[in-house]
Amino acid sequence: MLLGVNIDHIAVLREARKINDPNPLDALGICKLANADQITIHLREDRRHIHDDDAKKIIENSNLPVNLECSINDEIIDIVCKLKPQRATLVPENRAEVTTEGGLDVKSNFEKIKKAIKKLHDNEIEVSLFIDPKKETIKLSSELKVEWIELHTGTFANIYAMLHGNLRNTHHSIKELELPRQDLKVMLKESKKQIKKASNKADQLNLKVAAGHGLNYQNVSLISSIKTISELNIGQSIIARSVYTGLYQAILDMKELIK
Ligand SMILES: CC(=O)[C@@H](O)[C@H](O)COP(=O)(O)O
Ligand SMILES: NCC(=O)COP(=O)(O)O
Repeated sequence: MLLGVNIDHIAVLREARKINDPNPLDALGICKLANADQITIHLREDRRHIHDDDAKKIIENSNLPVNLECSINDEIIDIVCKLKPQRATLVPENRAEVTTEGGLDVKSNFEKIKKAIKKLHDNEIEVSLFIDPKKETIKLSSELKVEWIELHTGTFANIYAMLHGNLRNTHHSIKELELPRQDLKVMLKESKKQIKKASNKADQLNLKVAAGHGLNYQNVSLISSIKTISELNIGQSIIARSVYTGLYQAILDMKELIK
């Protein structure tokens, strides 16, 4: 199983102070030494963490392939075409969200996504679509002739955290998931089943399958055991753990769990 380490969250810490420390660029060598397979970053429209010059320096200096997540906004796609990462992952963006809340609405944005894919392919950038695990969206992704899809695992992760973690006892408890444990157990099983089904469908259609969002040291094995998923992109939990163990060890620990 390949691991893309999302280093945005280092920039989140830097932006909290509006200074130049910690610098996500410093993570590149450590990710490589710890056998990460890819660097993932997300150039958000509001530049709330990674900025354009971070993305430029990371792409210029990374020995590992860079997967640049971005919205389908024309201006952002033009920037990505100039930056030339190995892969661009198209994601939905909503300015008001705390983090990405779901997959791309491929059906409603079909023509706009098609145009973005053409521009990226013309610049020799592989394309991935960050989508919900739904059959119809997988089919549309295949029609768009992208190389990859990345299945959004955020819903699965939220259910897992409400069932097995202490999230419901904190001020970040997810109100709509404040349900009896038995219901959450059923929902978790269903969510994993949906991800597996979507991944198998995509594999049949010759799409390479990645997954990510909210994956952590507790929930990851349920997803990494799905045979047709070949890559996981993980950020928040790895950077959170690195506060205590260091980034090198945090990546090694994750690699060990998903091997
Ligand atoms: C699309 C995605 O899942 C990642 O970009 C992840 O969300 C990064 O965290 P932020 O939502 O804080 O950008
Ligand atoms: N595309 C998912 C990603 O890059 C990492 O998401 P998260 O682990 O930070 O939730």
